[in-house]
Amino acid sequence: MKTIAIIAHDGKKPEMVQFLNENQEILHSKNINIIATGTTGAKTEAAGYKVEKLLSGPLGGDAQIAARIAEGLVDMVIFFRDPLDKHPHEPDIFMLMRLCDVHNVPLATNPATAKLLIKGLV
Ligand SMILES: O=C(CO)COP(=O)(O)O
Repeated sequence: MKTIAIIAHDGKKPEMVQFLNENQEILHSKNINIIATGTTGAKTEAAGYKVEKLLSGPLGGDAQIAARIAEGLVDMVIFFRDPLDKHPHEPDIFMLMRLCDVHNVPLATNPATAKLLIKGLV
């Protein structure tokens, strides 16, 4: 069982939904457990996935996922960040990305990279 964390900033949520729709075969066919920040999780659920929803990002969702990464409970992170917007919880976002590097967890921050990464699951 592989756990994938899915996160998208508001400006990138449509791209995340598109990514989930385009990659259903891989993401549904594998033994994959999906966790997500609150609003991203709700959209992931609406796209037909079973998902564990954590808090919304600005309320601590990124920090919750970061903690799971630190505990060795996450195998891959797909985080469509919006580089053109400001985020009040930027420290949490950097913490999450830093912990991916600390613990050598694959991190995709855009659809092109995410597409390549999930091919590694096949
Ligand atoms: O803010 C986020 C990531 O930093 C995402 O949070 P939501 O999925 O709750 O919108």
